[in-house]
Amino acid sequence: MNYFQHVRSLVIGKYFNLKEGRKAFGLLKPHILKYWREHAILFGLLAVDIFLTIAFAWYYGNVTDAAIGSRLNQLKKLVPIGIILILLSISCTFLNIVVENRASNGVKKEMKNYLFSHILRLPAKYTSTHPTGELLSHFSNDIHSVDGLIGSNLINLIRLPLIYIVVFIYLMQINVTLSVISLLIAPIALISAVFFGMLLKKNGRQLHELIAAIHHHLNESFHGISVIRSFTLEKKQYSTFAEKNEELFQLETASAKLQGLYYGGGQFVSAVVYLISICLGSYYISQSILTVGALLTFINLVNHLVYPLTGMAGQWAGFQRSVTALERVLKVLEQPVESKKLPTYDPINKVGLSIKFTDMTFGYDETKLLFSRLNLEFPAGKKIALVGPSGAGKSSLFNLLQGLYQPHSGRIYLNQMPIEDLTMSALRSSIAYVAQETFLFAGTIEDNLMIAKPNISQPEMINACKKANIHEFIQSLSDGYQTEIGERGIKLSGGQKQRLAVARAILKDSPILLLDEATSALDNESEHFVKKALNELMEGRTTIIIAHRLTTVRDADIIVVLNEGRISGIGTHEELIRENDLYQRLNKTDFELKEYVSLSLAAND
Ligand SMILES: Nc1ncnc2c1ncn2[C@@H]1O[C@H](COP(=O)(O)OP(=O)(O)OP(=O)(O)O)[C@@H](O)[C@H]1O
Repeated sequence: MNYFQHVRSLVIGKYFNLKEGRKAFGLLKPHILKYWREHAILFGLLAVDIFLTIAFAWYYGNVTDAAIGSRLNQLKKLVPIGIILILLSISCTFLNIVVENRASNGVKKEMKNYLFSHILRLPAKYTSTHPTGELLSHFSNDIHSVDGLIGSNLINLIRLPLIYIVVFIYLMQINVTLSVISLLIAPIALISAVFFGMLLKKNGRQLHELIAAIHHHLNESFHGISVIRSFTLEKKQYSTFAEKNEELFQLETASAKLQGLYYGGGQFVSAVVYLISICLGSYYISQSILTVGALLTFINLVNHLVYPLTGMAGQWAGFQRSVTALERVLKVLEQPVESKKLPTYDPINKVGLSIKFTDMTFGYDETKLLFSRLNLEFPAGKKIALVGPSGAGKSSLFNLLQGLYQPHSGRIYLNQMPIEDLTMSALRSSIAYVAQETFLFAGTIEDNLMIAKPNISQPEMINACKKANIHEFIQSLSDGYQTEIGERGIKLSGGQKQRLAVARAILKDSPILLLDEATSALDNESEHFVKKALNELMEGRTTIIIAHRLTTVRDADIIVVLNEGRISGIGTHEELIRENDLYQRLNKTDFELKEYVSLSLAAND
């Protein structure tokens, strides 16, 4: 490859990379097709627009020539034509604005729905490693930047070259020399278009990445506002935000300068063509080669030879920006999803109750295994406790059982059925999970209970709350079940939130119950209530509890002692206390901790 070919392949490869454009269009195509009517109307309006461009130029020329030639009759005929042209133009503008908005907002709406549905089905591995702020920025920024590829901008990719060709043919009829001269601007406009596109593409990519980083920073700051306050991090958080914001401002200014330069350049080219046309045209009038009206028509139309070229550059730049934004969305959409359909509550296909792990090997990192050929079996209807030091793999077993992560090898069975053969709906409907930290949605208490499953009746809800020892508290509130609990249930105490979570699990009525024991964070009274609620919940289900304090699970049917992903012992409390060193140590620490807490409390009294 010679030097010229090398440079050409570099420029074409980098800045005319149609593969990226094709990929972006591939993603948008089904959504654009959904709004095909709007795009077809825009396409129809394009023909009217081209007609109006030529008609108005023709009209000005004819009116001028009729006036100069004192042809009153012709002028009288031209007045209604002018009115019709104006009315047509106004109607087109109105229709264009409405249809253009429907087309582009419709495509964006579809894209957002599609992306959200995709994210909801992504594996936990992806969502846990990608900041929420970044995911949010796909909706608030990236999808909003696809304008360059849809609606009028999409139609413009056809409209502008078409206007250019039609106008050029028409001008050739008026004066060949003037038309050929005006053609000379094409290379200048095209070269500047390429450079403009190049610079804006780079700038666009940086802009999208920076906006995502700002969203991430804001999201983290709002979620961690209490930590920020307690560690007096306000100034630090503010400075980081202000720095990023300044960077964004500088990038936007650079982008504005680029656009200013480009459009200024375009205006300069137009002015040159305009001046040449006027000077040469005036000379032709003096030589009786052109009429005044013909020159007016020419000057009116000559601009339509410049703006399609500069406009194409603008379209190209917009196209590039949209492609860079869509590239970011595509990265998410290319991630394989866990299920074809959005999972829903599936009461018919619920399966329980026995659980079996056979030869299961798993690690979050391919190179570092957490479980190696793990074998475990839990009979139906039993209360099983998982104990072990921090990092032993207790929560990871929950993650695997709920299908949030897949084992590298081996299998997990629910009632002899491998969980990979179950739909996500069946699997997740079979398991109720009460986490250590309860997540509640903003809304009323009732809203948060009703999500447990569809069609819950009022008596059913109240009954579950009674069993969860939270009904009396709810009744004591002035709005009862209609009480707004604030974002993440901020207006409720830890114990109240947990009892609501228990009521929600009772309502879900799943055969398997996973409890991440949370009572350690509660005071004695709350703990008593939560425990009573949990005992009610465990009735008739296979329950696995992650026990952070051994005292709470002494009565479990089976206790599994985990250590660094391996089973160190299985048995009842009495058996393990006799035979298992690790369990003895855990029990001792637990006892000492309990002693320490009660001594501290006594000292404080
Ligand atoms: N999402 C994750 N990505 C990568 N590694 C993880 C993830 N979750 C847990 N781990 C790692 O897996 C190991 C087991 O963690 P796991 O949370 O299962 O332990 P645990 O027994 O529940 O601990 P704890 O009692 O402290 O909650 C740890 O080394 C942890 O760092």
